[in-house]
Parts: sequence; structure tokens; C-alpha cells
Amino acid sequence: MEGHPLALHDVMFIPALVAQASDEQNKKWLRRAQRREIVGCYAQTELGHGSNLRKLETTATYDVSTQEFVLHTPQITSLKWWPGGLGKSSNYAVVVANMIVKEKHLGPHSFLVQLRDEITHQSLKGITVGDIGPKLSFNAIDNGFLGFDNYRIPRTNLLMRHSRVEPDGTYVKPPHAKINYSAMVRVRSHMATGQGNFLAQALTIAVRYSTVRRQGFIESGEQEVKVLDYQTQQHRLFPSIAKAYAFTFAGYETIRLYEQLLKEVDTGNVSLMADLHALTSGLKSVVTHQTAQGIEQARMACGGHGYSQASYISEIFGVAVGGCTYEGENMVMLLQLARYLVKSVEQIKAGESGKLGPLVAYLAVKVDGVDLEKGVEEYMKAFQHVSRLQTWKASEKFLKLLKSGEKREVAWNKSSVELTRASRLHTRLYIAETFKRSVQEVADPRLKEVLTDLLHLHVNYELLDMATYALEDGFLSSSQLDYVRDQLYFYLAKIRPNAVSLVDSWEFSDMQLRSVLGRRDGNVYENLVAWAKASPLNKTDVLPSVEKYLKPMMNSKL
Ligand SMILES: CCCCCCCC/C=C\C/C=C/C(=O)SCCNC(=O)CCNC(=O)[C@H](O)C(C)(C)COP(=O)(O)OP(=O)(O)OC[C@H]1O[C@@H](n2cnc3c(N)ncnc32)[C@H](O)[C@@H]1OP(=O)(O)O
Ligand SMILES: Cc1cc2nc3c(=O)[nH]c(=O)nc-3n(C[C@H](O)[C@H](O)[C@H](O)COP(=O)(O)OP(=O)(O)OC[C@H]3O[C@@H](n4cnc5c(N)ncnc54)[C@H](O)[C@@H]3O)c2cc1C
Repeated sequence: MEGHPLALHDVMFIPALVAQASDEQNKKWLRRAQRREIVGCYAQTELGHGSNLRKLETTATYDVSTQEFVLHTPQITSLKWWPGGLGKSSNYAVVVANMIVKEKHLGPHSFLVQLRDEITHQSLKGITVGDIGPKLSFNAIDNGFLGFDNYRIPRTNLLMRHSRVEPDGTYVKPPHAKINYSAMVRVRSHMATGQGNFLAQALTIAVRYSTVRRQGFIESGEQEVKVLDYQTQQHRLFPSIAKAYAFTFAGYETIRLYEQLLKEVDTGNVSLMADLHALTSGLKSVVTHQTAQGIEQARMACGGHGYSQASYISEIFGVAVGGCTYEGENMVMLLQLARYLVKSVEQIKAGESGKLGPLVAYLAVKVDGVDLEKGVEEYMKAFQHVSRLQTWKASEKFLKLLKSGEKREVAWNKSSVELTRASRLHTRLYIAETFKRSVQEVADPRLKEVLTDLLHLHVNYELLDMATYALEDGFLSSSQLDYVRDQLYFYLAKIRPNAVSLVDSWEFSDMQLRSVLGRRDGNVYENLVAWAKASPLNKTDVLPSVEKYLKPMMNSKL
């Protein structure tokens, strides 16, 4: 859970080589990386810049006389800062640097760079490298810093699958300006399943523990109730169970799309790139935020023992919440999706609705009302409505400011909170739709039934959560919202008997969960006592601090 120093080798270094190095380059590097003869990381973020890639300061200047690139970090803010596995473990890195050829700045490009000697592992001359120190979590990973002092690498270490620099310095452009961002898009497209998994772990712990923990009464009786029988506890946990499934289904779809994109890009077709970038930018942001909230609620649902490290939920939270920042800070990525949504509105206004992609086609279709009692399809229309409403409102705000003479960037900034709201609603619609489609495809009738209950819970919870938008223009009435509330409570109660099976179905072993509260056998109290007794403070009855500090204080006459 704390991460692995070689994680980025598999998650970003190898994928960056696969997607960005030419076949010829990969004959040299890929097998060695796959066999772990060399260990690599993905070094892009700098001390001064992470979000705004166009302002990265590390330069790679082509020297035509020696056919080498000269890597340089001109000032302190240019140091690479954060890359996982960079500090101590990696001897190579894919380094993203601003490429300069014949004095022309050609923007961020990726280079394979050797950092350490393959035998001694010592850092090479011209390289400054180290660990950035302890973090909120992920402390088994050596996130690092890296500086270059006019460090030379061969021309052929520029990753040349899509763009090239010829020996004489001729630059061959890539088929899409952002193709070098593919390693990030790959991780973003995997993040929904990854985060769904973190959420599932926290929920497994909280739901199991909630059937062991008895406290208070619902009706006066002999035995106190299992806390999972409280409606508030169910409301805290069950919608997140539904989300963990929903995120996983959405993630499967984005992974498939990324794989399709890779194949298409290899044949020169880059048409999917904008769609996938927009989709994964929004999905990554919504899923990480909701996962962090869900894990924190799971911790609180375990009361005092949730706060103990014995629950292990705090560790899961620390790792998962990193996802709100890495692979693009959430607000920044929501605004990337918003660009796509605003462009779609502009297309509709220009009478070009026919050109809209399938995920945004709904923005052009108005619906007057819904009959929620008819089922999930009607909820989808309601989600479409609120997303369309907010997307148009935010876009109109931006376009009006533009028309009034504001500069584009200023108008954008003044509309940005509304724009991020539109991006979230659009993404939540996508999550609900993939959830619905995935449940429809389930063949086993019993599995389908329980997943359908979760789907119903999800759509009712989500619609209630976005109620302000739906009430704003009278699209939903307050009696319709009462119906949604009733449905929500109905499904909480219906899911209760299956709750433990739903979390057990994720099949986390005790070793994976490392939680005293979430043990499969339910022997929580005995093991909490054993866990506490094993605390380092309990190795001796009397601590040395008693002689050193307590006694002098207690014996003092002052
Ligand atoms: C596999 C399992 C995974 C499990 C998890 C593993 C755990 C590992 C833990 C941590 C790993 C962490 C790694 C990292 O964090 S690596 C560093 C990540 N850094 C970022 O994500 C930086 C975020 N910033 C950006 O991506 C970019 O700067 C940007 C997209 C915000 C803006 O880029 P810029 O070049 O400035 O573009 P513009 O804003 O000017 O946009 C121009 C135009 O281009 C479009 N566009 C941008 N990016 C893409 C893309 N990738 N694909 C397609 N199109 C893109 C953009 O939309 C604009 O289009 P327009 O509106 O039509 O003009
Ligand atoms: C655990 C972890 C692992 C990481 N691993 C790697 C790695 O392996 N390789 C690597 O290269 N990097 C890595 N990073 C770095 C990470 O990708 C960046 O930290 C991330 O992209 C955010 O960039 P930043 O730090 O510059 O944030 P900043 O951009 O400085 O964000 C600060 C604030 O400014 C806001 N902001 C910034 N720009 C805008 C804008 N245009 N509009 C509105 N608001 C804006 C943000 O929303 C945020 O609130 C890692 C980071 C973490 C935490």
C-alpha cells in the first residue's frame, strides 16, 4: 500500500517507451527495461512547474556538431521534483525537457537519460539526484529531484516514434502536438479502476467491522444492534460501495479506449486523442475526489477505532488522495474537460451538432421532463439535463465575457468555477451511463439483480446530490425529489443483507488489507488488544523517559 520504489518503472517508464520510442530504439531499450536490467522512472514535474508543461525549464539543446542533446537545468526551479523512483532506485529516466533545435524552442519532448552507472549505481557526472523527503503517504517510494549540468546524451536518445530530429537538425513534427503526453493519458485512463480498488478496500474494512461492532438500540431489546443496521451507517457506506463498482466499470471502458487509441495512433489516426484526453481528465478528477471522500467516511464509520492505524484506513486514504494531485491537479484537469465542453457548445451554436462526439451529443438535445418512476433510463435523462444546463450556463457566461471585450484567458478565469461544475456533472453522467451499460451486460441473473440494486441506489443518491441544479429551472419538482429520497432509503434497506457479500466479493485477503478491524474472521477485539500490546511503547513497563524527564519533574519542589 505504501507504494513500491519500482512502481513507476512499470506504470510510466515502460509505457512511455512503448508509446513514444521507435521500434528501433525499443529493440535496444525495451527488453532490458522489461527484464529490469535497467530501472527507470518518468521525470517531468519540476520544482517550479508541474501543471503548466509548456513552461518546463529543463532544456535539451541539440548540438549538431556532436549530434548530441545537452540537458541543462538553468536554475533552482528547473530541478525535476517529485518523480517516483527517481531519488535512489532508478538508473535511467524518461526525462521531459523543452527541446531547442537551431535556436527554435519546440516544446516538451521525451528523452531516455542514463542517471547512474549500471554497475556501481553511482550518479553520473553532470547529474545531481536525490530523494525529496517524507510525504503524506507513499513513503516506500523514493520520489526524487534531478538536476543536469550541461549533461550530454546522444541524439538517438530523443524518443522518436512520433517526432524526430535528423542528424543535421531537421525536425520532423508529430502527427498531434500533444502526442508526447501519452504516458499521462495512459495512467489517467487506469486511475478509475485503481481508485475504485482503494475505495473497495476501505469499504471492506468498514462494512465488516460494522457487523462486528454493536452499539445502542434501534428498538429496545436484549442485544445492542450491529452498527450496520443504522440507516445513517448504511447511507455513509452503501453509496460508496456502488461507486466502487461504478468506477471500476468506467475504468474498464477508458482502459479499452486507451488501448484502441494506441493502435490507431500507430496507423497515424489521432482522431480519438482529444476525446480520450477530455474524458480521462474529467474521470480522473471526479473519481479521485469521490474516492477520498468515500474512504474518509469509511474511516469515520469505524468510530474511534477507525482513527487507529490498526484500521489501516488512514494509510489507504493517504495513498488514494495523492491521485487528486498526481497526473494533473484535479482543477486543472476539470478545466481541460471544460475546454472540450465549451467547444461542443460552440459547435452546436454554429449549427454543427452533427459533428459532436457520442459523449457530448446530448448537449444538443433538450428534454422537457422525466417520469422517474419508469426507471433508470429516465434518471439518465435527468443527469443529461443537469449536465446540459450547467454546461450551457457556464459556456454562455464565458462567451458573454468574451463578447464584452474580456481577453480569452481572463474570461476563462472568471468562468472557471462554473466550468469545473459543468465538467463534474458531465463526468458523473458518464459514470452513471457506464454503470448502467455494464449492469445490462451481466449474464448471471442473481448477480444482475444485486448489481441492479446498487445501480438504483447510485442513481438515486447522485440525483439527490445534484438536486439544486434540477430544481433551479423547475425540471424536477419537490414531490419528484421526495420520490428519489424514498427510493434511496428503500435501496439502502434492500442492500443491507447483501452488504457483506458485496464487499467480500472483492476478495481482498487479510494480508492485503492489513486491518485489524477488517479481518475476515471478525475477531476484532482480541486482535486489537494483541496489536496494542505489540506497540513499541509496550516493550518495557517503565520507559527511560521516566528517569530522564518525569521523575525530575515530579520530584521538583518548584
Ligand atoms: C496503470 C496503473 C495506474 C495506477 C496508479 C499508479 C500510481 C502512481 C503514482 C503516481 C504517478 C504520478 C505520475 C505523475 O504525476 S507524472 C506528471 C503528471 N503531470 C501532469 O499531469 C501535468 C498536467 N498538465 C498537463 O497535462 C498539461 O499541461 C495540460 C493538459 C494541463 C495543458 O497542456 P498544454 O500543452 O499547455 O495544452 P493547452 O492547455 O494549451 O491545450 C492545447 C490543446 O491541447 C489539448 N491537449 C492537452 N493535452 C492533451 C492530450 N494529452 N491529448 C490530447 N489533447 C490534449 C487541449 O485539450 C487543447 O485542446 P483545444 O482546447 O482543442 O485547444
Ligand atoms: C504522490 C505523487 C507522485 C508524483 N509522481 C510524479 C512522477 O512520477 N513524475 C512526475 O513527473 N511528477 C510526479 N508528481 C508530480 C505531479 O504530477 C504534480 O504535482 C501535479 O501534476 C500538480 O502539479 P503542481 O505540483 O505544479 O501543482 P500546481 O499547479 O502548483 O497546483 C497548485 C494549485 O494551483 C492551481 N492551478 C494551477 N494551474 C492552474 C490553472 N491553470 N487554472 C486553475 N488553477 C490552477 C491548482 O488547481 C492547485 O490548486 C507526483 C506528485 C505526487 C503528489
